[in-house]
Amino acid sequence: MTAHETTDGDREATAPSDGEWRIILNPVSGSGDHAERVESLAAERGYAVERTEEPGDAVEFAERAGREGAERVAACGGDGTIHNVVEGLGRADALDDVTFGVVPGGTGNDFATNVGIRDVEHAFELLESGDRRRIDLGVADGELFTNSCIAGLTAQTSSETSSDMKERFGTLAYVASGFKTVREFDPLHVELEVERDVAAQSTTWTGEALCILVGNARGFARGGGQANVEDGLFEVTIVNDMPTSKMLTEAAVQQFIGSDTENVTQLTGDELHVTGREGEDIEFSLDGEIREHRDLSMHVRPRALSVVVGDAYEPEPSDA
Ligand SMILES: Nc1ncnc2c1ncn2[C@@H]1O[C@H](COP(=O)(O)OP(=O)(O)OP(=O)(O)O)[C@@H](O)[C@H]1O
Repeated sequence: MTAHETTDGDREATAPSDGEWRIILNPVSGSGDHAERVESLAAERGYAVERTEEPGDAVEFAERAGREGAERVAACGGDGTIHNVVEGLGRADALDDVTFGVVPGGTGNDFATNVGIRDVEHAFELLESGDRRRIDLGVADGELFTNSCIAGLTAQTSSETSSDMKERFGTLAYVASGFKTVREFDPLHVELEVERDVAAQSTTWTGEALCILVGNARGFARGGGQANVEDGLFEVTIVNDMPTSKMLTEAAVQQFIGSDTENVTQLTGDELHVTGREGEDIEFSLDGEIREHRDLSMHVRPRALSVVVGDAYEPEPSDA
């Protein structure tokens, strides 16, 4: 545990005393114009920067940093870069020993926003003196994720989502862009079991879904935004398959995801199994990285990673 970190929910203001930061930098994420600024801010502070050169580098660099015993590792890029760095730290079995920082350099920067980090300069301030919180991580078929795991419509189209759409609609961008192509979309035929260990409850949902949205740091209900990422639970939103006429506009998307309707099922749980019913692979988006699985099991790793957060981060976001 770092000098800064708390487990009882309180924030502490003392400066971290562990080693210097190692920043794993994706120079091509977002608009690709952040790399030099980040390198110069890092140089002023004596931080090390490793630039990725190709997909896969961020996982490799983070795994190496973990194995070398680095105590402070930051990811600079978008959600995919954060995903890859956390995955690499996990592979090195270093999650318990590292403080993780985020320098936003992506398009949507959902995770950075969810932990209260506004921009590059803000991120550097926080690396020095920001609060640390232990947050939950998700695990999907052995792969770690920070923000969300999405199956269905949104996963299928997220790689096609334009930057403009992401900037305008934020967390709803995936869904909004998906709805544009909905006529060609084949609904998911799935069985989904959500378990909630605390109350020994298990709910099984079977049917045709337009998409299944599993949020760790990111919520999908009530218009999206930061979820409770310290409660050991996923927020699960299932959007039923429904006639296209019902979901043509962006306003409709907001309405469907933003409130409980007959077309939306909201559940919470710490374990979840998605099974395709037609023997076909289902596409999943893990923090924006696309994967295919026939069946997928997910579970929460509670309070698995110490993360630098900004003041806007809420340990217990209100449900309002
Ligand atoms: N140097 C590189 N060249 C090409 N691809 C890279 C490089 N470094 C990382 N990647 C790939 O970039 C992807 C991550 O992009 P990331 O999600 O961080 O940015 P983004 O899509 O612009 O932002 P956001 O997810 O916030 O919208 C990963 O799939 C990763 O493998």
